[in-house]
Amino acid sequence: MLKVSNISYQYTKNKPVLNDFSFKVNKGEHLCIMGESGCGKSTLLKAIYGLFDLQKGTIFWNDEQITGPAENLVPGFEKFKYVAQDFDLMPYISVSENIKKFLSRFYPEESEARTQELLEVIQMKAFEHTKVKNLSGGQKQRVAIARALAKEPELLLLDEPFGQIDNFKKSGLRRRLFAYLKEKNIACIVATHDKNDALSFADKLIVIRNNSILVNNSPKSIYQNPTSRYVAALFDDVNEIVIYSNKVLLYPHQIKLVEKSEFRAICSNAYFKGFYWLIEAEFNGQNVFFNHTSKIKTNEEVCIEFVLHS
Ligand SMILES: Nc1ncnc2c1ncn2[C@@H]1O[C@H](COP(=O)(O)OP(=O)(O)OP(=O)(O)O)[C@@H](O)[C@H]1O
Repeated sequence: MLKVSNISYQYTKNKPVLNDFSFKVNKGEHLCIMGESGCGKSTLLKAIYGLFDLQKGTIFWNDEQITGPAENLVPGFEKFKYVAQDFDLMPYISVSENIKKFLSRFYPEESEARTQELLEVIQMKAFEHTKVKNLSGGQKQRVAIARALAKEPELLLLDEPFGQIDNFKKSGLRRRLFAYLKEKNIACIVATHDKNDALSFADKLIVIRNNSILVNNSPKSIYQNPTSRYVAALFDDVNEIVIYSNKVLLYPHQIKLVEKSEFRAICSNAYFKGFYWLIEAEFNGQNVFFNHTSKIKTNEEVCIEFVLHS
């Protein structure tokens, strides 16, 4: 189990980036870290990997303490793997040689079988002999993930792992990778801006704001009961509106068009979203967004009702 206890870190004096963070990650568990750009997600991953000397607090993996560069000649805890945003691959050797770099040269058959298995996970078999310098950003990102898995880590730290990968490949890769990690019981911490990483694949979600942990719970519970507009906005457009003197947070799909209602809205804009339209409207002097199956004309008055999550 990973046990992070009251850690604090700052790059420069009096500018804390991580302020008293505490949480746990069990073996094989998947945790997502979300929050606005610059809130400290990458810093947290680096701290867990052992790249910093913390100003306060401790990090343990089971009964081993993870310490920073002051106590380690080569920083980076050996049972973890960290895939940074800049990948850090070797450009002048091939994709499969990059993956094999961390595997034993004394067992060439096992090493080859493992490389083939990982090429399958990242769907890069066709590029196994291509030099990394000739790959696209998204392809390099996939190789970096495979290389991190070559010598099976106990905990994988991924920083925006699918940021450079196109939507077409992203969904399949995400499903294969997270299924693979679960199958091998590898714990994983993913820093991400993409709600899909959290909603469909994480066991837990931590949201960071103003250098502190704002919430730590299951993604479903955080999504359905967002504690603030900041949290809800990580998932979708959000309406913060007053109904019967109560302020509520509603996603666009929680406002429905109905035949009759005491609530009326005047439509001002419609945005095509593929299989639905996002409608912007004015309701009691407040701007609201809701989804509808067809376009609604500007200035048309409609009846709406609100659907709360159960
Ligand atoms: N090497 C560094 N020296 C000084 N300040 C840094 C350094 N690296 C990051 N910071 C600062 O620390 C804060 C947190 O940065 P970090 O990269 O952890 O954020 P993030 O949440 O991962 O952002 P993003 O989502 O944009 O990747 C930012 O204010 C950043 O400017």
